[in-house]
Amino acid sequence: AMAFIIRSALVKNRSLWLPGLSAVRAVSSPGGPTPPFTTLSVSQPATAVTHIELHRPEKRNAMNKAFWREMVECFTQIAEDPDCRVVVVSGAGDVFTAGIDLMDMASEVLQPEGDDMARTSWNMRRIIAKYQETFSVIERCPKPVVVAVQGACVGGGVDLITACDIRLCTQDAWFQVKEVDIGLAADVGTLQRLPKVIGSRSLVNELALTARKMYADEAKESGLVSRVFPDKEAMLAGALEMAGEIAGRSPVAVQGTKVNLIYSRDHSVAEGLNYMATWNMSMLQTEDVMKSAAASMEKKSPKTITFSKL
Ligand SMILES: CC/C=C\C=C\CC(=O)SCCNC(=O)CCNC(=O)[C@H](O)C(C)(C)COP(=O)(O)OP(=O)(O)OC[C@H]1O[C@@H](n2cnc3c(N)ncnc32)[C@H](O)[C@@H]1OP(=O)(O)O
Repeated sequence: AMAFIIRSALVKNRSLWLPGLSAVRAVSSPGGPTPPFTTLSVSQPATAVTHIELHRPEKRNAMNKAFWREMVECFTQIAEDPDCRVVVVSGAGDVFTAGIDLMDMASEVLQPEGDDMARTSWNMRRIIAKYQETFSVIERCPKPVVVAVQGACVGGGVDLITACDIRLCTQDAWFQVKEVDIGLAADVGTLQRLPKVIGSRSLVNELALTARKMYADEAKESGLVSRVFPDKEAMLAGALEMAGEIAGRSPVAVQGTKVNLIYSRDHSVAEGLNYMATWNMSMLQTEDVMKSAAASMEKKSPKTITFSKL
């Protein structure tokens, strides 16, 4: 069904999927990952919308070494791609992700190299920082990222989704901060970001300390996700519709909103206001304000406006 939705959108936007310059603008290969990626299928299902699908369904989209590297490469390209204004992330198959690839993990994470403890620790620190970067690039990307979760979202999956801007899930979704079960404290974002996503500190602590599963209804009630869909097909349609709403608006306004929301999350109100004033002293001079205001006066949707690329 997803392939059908994407194919229909591509037919409508034929000019967008003619061979592009970068991998992120390539059409999703129906059979699997989009070269040069080996774990991600990347496509442009609608104007200015990039869809990234975690694509190792036979291994439940477990995050192997290539994945940790490819996400950074992919988001680095997307951040600079003026033809992308919003990103949808989803997982191929019935499961969003099984988290870190436990078979792949042993070689790097559990056996850092070094001649003595200091050097081994220093190398370990670099490895952890590299893994953290895989999800920090999502947060740093100025384009909003909508993530759509079906089935299991385990361990590294929670790290990933908490770095995204909007979280959607299916009724069969479940979330698990699994790390304590495999003997480690979650170290690539969950412990830092989940408390800022979910209001209840007690719930965060409970989830992280017990590794219990949280199902869709509780995820909605707690604020981890904003919408729950009956199934994956409905969720992906909803994610693409939402992405279309975002992509149709001024990229100056949208990207400024994402950047300032994240800045404000991590700073005092006074600091956030100061940052905002500095941001908008230049960004308010955009032609997008006049165009959008005029459309609003004429009771037209901002989606009827053609905004310059950013
Ligand atoms: C620096 C550190 C950075 C990050 C750290 C992150 C920590 C974590 O992510 S902790 C979480 C680790 N993940 C797990 O413990 C989950 C393990 N998997 C499962 O519980 C289940 O697979 C499932 C996700 C609930 C899905 O169940 P099901 O649909 O029944 O599939 P399976 O038959 O179990 O698996 C199918 C196939 O996938 C392989 N696989 C599944 N998970 C992983 C994994 N995490 N790593 C590697 N491979 C995985 C499984 O072995 C099967 O492979 P076959 O070849 O078909 O046997």
